[in-house]
Amino acid sequence: MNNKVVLGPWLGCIADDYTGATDLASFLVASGLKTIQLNEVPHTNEIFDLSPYDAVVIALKSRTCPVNEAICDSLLSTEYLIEQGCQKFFFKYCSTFDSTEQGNIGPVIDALMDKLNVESTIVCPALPVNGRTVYKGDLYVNGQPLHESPMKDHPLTPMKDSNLKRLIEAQGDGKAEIINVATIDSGETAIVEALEKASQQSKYIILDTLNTEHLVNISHSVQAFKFITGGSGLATDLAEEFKRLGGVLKPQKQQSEQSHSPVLIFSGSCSAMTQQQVTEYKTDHPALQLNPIQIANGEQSLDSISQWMLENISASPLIYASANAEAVNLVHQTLGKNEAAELVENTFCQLAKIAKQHKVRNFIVAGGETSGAVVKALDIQGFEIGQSIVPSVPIVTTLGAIPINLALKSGNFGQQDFFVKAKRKLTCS
Ligand SMILES: Nc1ncnc2c1ncn2[C@@H]1O[C@H](COP(=O)(O)OP(=O)(O)OP(=O)(O)O)[C@@H](O)[C@H]1O
Ligand SMILES: O=C(O)[C@@H](O)C(=O)CO
Repeated sequence: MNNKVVLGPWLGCIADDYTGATDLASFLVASGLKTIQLNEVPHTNEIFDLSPYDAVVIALKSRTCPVNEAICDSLLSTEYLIEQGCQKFFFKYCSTFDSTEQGNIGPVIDALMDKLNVESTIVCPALPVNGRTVYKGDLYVNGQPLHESPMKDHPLTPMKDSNLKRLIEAQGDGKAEIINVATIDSGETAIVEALEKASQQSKYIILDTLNTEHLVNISHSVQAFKFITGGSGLATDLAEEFKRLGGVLKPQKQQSEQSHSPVLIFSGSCSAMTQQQVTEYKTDHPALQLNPIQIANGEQSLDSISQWMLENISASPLIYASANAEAVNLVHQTLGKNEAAELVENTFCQLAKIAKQHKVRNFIVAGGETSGAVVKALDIQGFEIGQSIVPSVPIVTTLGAIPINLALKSGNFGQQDFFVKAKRKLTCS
C-alpha cells in the first residue's frame, strides 16, 4: 500500500449531517470495513484509539450552516483525518443533494480538493436502494425529478432544480461533466477510461446511476481518486479497493445493541415519509405534537411536555414536530425559518437531556438536523455501528461506559412501519 505501514484507518469520511453519517457508516460496515463514527472533530484532549478501524466517519452539522462555517469544520475534520493516517477521503452529502440557496456542498468540495491537492473528483449522490437515481445528470427520487419530489417543500433545503451539473457548477468553482449511462453499462474498464479522460478536463465528474449494479461498478472504478464525494451508495464496495491495495479487513464488532430500557422517539422531520410514519405509529402508541407557535408564546411549556414524556415513557412515546408544508409555512411566517428550526431542535435537546437523566437509553430520532441536535445535547462523542433496521438506518451504540443505543433516521428513509420496527430491534420486544 504505497510502501507505507498503515496503522490507523485507511478511509476518512466527513458527513454533512448525522443521519447521513450513520447511513454512510452502515454501508461501509456492510462492505466489510470496520468503521467508527465520531460526532464532530475530537477536541485535542479527547484521544480515540482509531487503530482498530478501517474507516472513520466524522459527523458534522454543517448542511445548513453558513458557508464559511461549513468549510472551516470540514477542513478541521480533514486535517484530523490526515493526522490519523487516512489515505482516501470521502465527503458525504445527501442523496437528494440537500443544500441551502447559498449551497455548502460546492464550496466544501472545493476547499477539501485544495487541502488534499487534487484536481478532480466524483459527484455521485445516487442511492438506488432508496429510490435515488441519476439519468443524464438529473437526480430522481422514486422516479420523480428532484424538483417535483417532496424535497421541493423541505423546511430548510427546498430543492428547486434536479440537474446536478447546474447545481454543482452554481455552488462550486469549476466545470462539471456527465458520464452517461451507456458508459456505466459497459462496465468497470469503460468507466475507468471515461473517468481518466473526464478528470483531465473537468473538476467535477457526475455519473449516471440507475441501479445498484451501476453503483458497484462505479465504486470499483474510483481507485485513482484520492477524494470522492456523494451519497452512501458510493461506498457500496469500497472494501474491495482497500483489499486490492493490500489492506486486510479488521474483525467487525460483535452485535450487542439490544436493551430493555424504554424507547423514546423524537421526530423533527417534515418529510413525506416521516409524516406517514408518525401517522401510523400514533394509531396505537402515545404521541404528543409540538406546536412551535405555542412553544414560542408559552402556551405549550417544556415542563408540561417533559411531564407527559416521563408519564408515558414505558409505552415508547413519540414526540413530534413533523407537520405538512402548509403548517410549516405558517410557522415560518410567524417565527422565521431559522428561528423555528432552532426552537424545535432546542426543545428536543432539552427533552433528550431530561430523558437521559431518567435513564432512557434507547432513542429513535427522525431527521438529520434533529438527530444532530439531539446527539450533541446527549454529549455523545462517537458510535460503533450495528445492524441495519432498514437500508441506510443502522442501530448505533455510544462508545462510553453506559451505552446508549440510537436509530437516527433520515427524513425519507424507511417504510410506514419504521418506528415499530426500530423499537423492536432496539428492545427485543
Ligand atoms: N412544525 C415545524 N415547523 C417548522 N419547522 C419545523 C417543524 N418541525 C420541524 N421543523 C424543523 O425542520 C427541520 C427538519 O430537518 P431535519 O433534517 O431534522 O429533517 P429532514 O430534513 O426530513 O431529515 P434529513 O435531513 O435526514 O432528510 C428541523 O430543523 C426541524 O427543527
Ligand atoms: O443521503 C441521504 O439521503 C441521507 O443519508 C441524508 O443525508 C439525509 O439527511
